[in-house]
Amino acid sequence: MMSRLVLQVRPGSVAIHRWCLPSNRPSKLPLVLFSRSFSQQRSKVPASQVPKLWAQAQAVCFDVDCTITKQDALDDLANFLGKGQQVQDLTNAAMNGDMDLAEALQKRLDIMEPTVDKLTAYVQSNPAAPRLVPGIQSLIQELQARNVDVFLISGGFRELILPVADLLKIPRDHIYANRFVYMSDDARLDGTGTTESVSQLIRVTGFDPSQVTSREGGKPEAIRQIRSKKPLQTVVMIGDGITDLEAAEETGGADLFIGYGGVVARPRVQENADWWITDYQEILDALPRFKVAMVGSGAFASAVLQMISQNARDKAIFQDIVDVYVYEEDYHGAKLTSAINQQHENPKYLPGVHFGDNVVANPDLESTVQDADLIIFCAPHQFMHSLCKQIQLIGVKPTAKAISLTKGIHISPEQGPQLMSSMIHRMLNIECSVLMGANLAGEIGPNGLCEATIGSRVREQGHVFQELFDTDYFHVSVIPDIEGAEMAGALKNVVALAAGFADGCDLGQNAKAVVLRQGLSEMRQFAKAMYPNTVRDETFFESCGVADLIATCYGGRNHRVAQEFAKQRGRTSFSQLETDLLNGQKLQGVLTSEEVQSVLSSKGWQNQYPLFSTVNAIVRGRLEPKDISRFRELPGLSLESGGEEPSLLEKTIGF
Ligand SMILES: NC(=O)c1ccc[n+]([C@@H]2O[C@H](COP(=O)([O-])OP(=O)(O)OC[C@H]3O[C@@H](n4cnc5c(N)ncnc54)[C@H](O)[C@@H]3O)[C@@H](O)[C@H]2O)c1
Ligand SMILES: O=P(O)(O)OC[C@H](O)CO
Repeated sequence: MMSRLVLQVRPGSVAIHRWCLPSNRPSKLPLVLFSRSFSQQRSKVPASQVPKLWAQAQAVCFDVDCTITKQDALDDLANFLGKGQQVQDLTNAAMNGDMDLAEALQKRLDIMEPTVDKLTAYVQSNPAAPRLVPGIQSLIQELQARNVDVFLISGGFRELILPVADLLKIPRDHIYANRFVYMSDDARLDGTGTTESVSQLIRVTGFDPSQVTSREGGKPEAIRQIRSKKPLQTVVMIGDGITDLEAAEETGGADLFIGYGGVVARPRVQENADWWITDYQEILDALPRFKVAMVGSGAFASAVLQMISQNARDKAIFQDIVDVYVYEEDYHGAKLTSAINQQHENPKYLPGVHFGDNVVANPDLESTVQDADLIIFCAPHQFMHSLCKQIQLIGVKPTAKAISLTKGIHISPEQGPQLMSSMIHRMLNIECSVLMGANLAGEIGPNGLCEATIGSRVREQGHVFQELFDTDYFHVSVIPDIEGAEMAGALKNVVALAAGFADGCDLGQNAKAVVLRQGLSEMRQFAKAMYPNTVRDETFFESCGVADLIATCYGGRNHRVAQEFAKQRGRTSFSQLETDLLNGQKLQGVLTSEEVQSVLSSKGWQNQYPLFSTVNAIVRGRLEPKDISRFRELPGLSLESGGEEPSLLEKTIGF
């Protein structure tokens, strides 16, 4: 039966006037309700702290009516129903704090008593977009881009708010609002022969009193609930009414109240607001803009500057100028930095690929990094330790965030093997994410299709970097498995050497596929052995895993040089080939092979990683490139004796 499906609760209203303290106040109501009076000045946040709190907001809660939308939706609905004036007077009384909220709500519903079909007609004839106040959409987009959580806390009704929330991409579980209570006209529903539709026979009779927003103190209570789900250091409330101001009055409520008077300016709210605005542009302009700096200027660094320079210019979350530390060198009789700044491309490492003129090449590391909020590391991994040491002496902002695009492992006698992200974190004391993926530098650009994976322990940080890199031709996803992503990025360079040996020896596609499959398997095994608690299998199906392996083994420099090495039957050195073939670009795979092997030797794991160990034996000249096809014969292959001397790395690392 229809009447069973609808809630038949009619809430009694608790009539309490906050401003006149009754001597016979009901004991179950919290004392705090009666202990405040906005007739006195509330103790505001000191003016000097206001912009700071706004800049560091982790959550911003908006009232809806007259704050996000131009009208009060209930008033608007009343107009639609032909009962405008009576309802509006009650709304104003409640918003000015002159009437109890629950009482005002019930009285307004009593006047309107809308049926479901009228409600539906109202919502359908009032689309959300024209209802928005100027500037609100940009402000909310900017907050979301900064990973600030946006909530709606409204004394209005959920049914009327949902279209607005959807338009603003505010998740439905971020809405705290009232809910209608409906009642069916049983007599007419049960009768026979009625021509009325069901939606005409169900009407709103009240509101659900269990929603916090239906009662006094509901907005601070909503914020306390938000805080209980996620620790938030700074929460800001924005609104036009007394109930919004109240949200910043109670313990556990908002830390800052911004009064919005763009639609209705209520004197008491204006007087007591920490910050009073009538135009959202004012607080939009006051949002922090991240200063971006990059350390490194090789081929990949130059490729990603295309996306970074575009996003820095287009997105208000970033400052326009991107500073890039360039390891200075002569370029055709001039300085490379000057050439980059004149041509807006790196003519030595990635000629022909333009980035924006908002990129400034700088040979001075100190002035590049010292004021940066976001630091991108993209130097070959052999230089990273020394760069970090220099930056350690300079110092970076304690609030700076880093991301490493460098693929490789650092081995130190004191720390053992370390990923670049942990080295940066340890040396500079800042959180470091990684960006890894199938990203051959020369193919990245507006006409290409490319994906990358950001690994980030801190979700918000990962998303800010996603904003910096993501474009319509470079798709970035964020995962929490930073170690898995970074390990995959470093280790695939070793497998690419194996693939290059196979191709250089014309072993054929089947054999190459064997090498790739075994390589992927050892990559995952090694990553999990090193970081058993964090590395996830699924990471190897991301761009940073199998996709990067394929791209590098078919089109990368490691593959190309290893292929040439094999063609020359190992009668040359990798450093010679690097010089001959790469015009100053640096190989990562050979050194990574040495680094990985030092770990395998120290742990006695060589035989569990037959492909890695065979690659290393070829790199050291103990086996020939064609022996890559015999990796399964390990441990029968003699890897540990004969051939070249142990590497410097092997001699110096005291595992
Ligand atoms: N090139 C690619 O396609 C690609 C793609 C993804 C990731 N990566 C990774 O990005 C990282 C950087 O590679 P890249 O391709 O941008 O560089 P690169 O190999 O093209 O260029 C070498 C860079 O090293 C610099 N350099 C030389 N000597 C130096 C020194 N003593 N100190 C500091 N810097 C010095 C050079 O100025 C140059 O910028 C590597 O870890 C690489 O694996 C590269
Ligand atoms: O050219 P490589 O071999 O250094 O590899 C380039 C990138 O890592 C591919 O994603």
